[in-house]
Amino acid sequence: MKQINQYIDTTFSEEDTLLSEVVAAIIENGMPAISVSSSSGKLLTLLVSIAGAKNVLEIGALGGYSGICIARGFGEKGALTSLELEERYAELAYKHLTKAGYSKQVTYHTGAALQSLEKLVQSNKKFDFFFIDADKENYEHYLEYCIQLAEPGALIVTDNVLAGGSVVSTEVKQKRYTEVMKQFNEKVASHPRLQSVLVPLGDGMTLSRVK
Ligand SMILES: C[S@@+](CC[C@H](N)C(=O)[O-])C[C@H]1O[C@@H](n2cnc3c(N)ncnc32)[C@H](O)[C@@H]1O
Repeated sequence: MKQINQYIDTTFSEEDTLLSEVVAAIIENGMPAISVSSSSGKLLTLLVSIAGAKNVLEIGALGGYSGICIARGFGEKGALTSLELEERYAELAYKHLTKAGYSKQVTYHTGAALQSLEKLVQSNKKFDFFFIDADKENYEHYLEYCIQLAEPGALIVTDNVLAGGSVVSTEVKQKRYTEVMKQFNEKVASHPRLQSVLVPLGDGMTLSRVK
């Protein structure tokens, strides 16, 4: 998996000064280096663009890497709402989205995503694209909220669903969230409101279309 991802990343990713700056700033600020891979970011850009999505909800902003990739997909006519637990992470992400030219198209809600999601439901907000990339233990709840907030035909992309390959084999080092992710994948695969497939790019991304 690692070798294949390295091959894809080096073959298909161009030098990107701004995204490299985001990665460097995350390290400088002592934040975890857990942004999406360059190819996963590129897939996000492509998916938002192909879907023609204009109203995107992201759960887990970190330093704004995936936020920039998403915004590049909708360009000048779109909006990103991003939920992030840590105030200072959201501030750094906003700084980077501003540098990328999207300051007026992005809104951050800080605090626990579950509370922000409940508020979005209460205010009848709807979105046509979702990116779930935060605390794995809450993925099932995030998924149900996203379905409630979805326009018909919306796309939900969920990251880290392979948990470093540990969901596939016990010979791979098990992660804290391996079992959680196995259950999540089974739930997504058989969910009556979703049509889904898992793409083994980066740490694995599930693409789900809301019926
Ligand atoms: C994997 S990182 C997100 C990476 C980002 N999507 C990217 O690729 O650039 C996960 C993020 O989720 C945030 N997070 C963790 N628990 C959360 C929660 N309960 N509510 C909202 N955000 C949370 C973390 O602070 C962290 O910034």
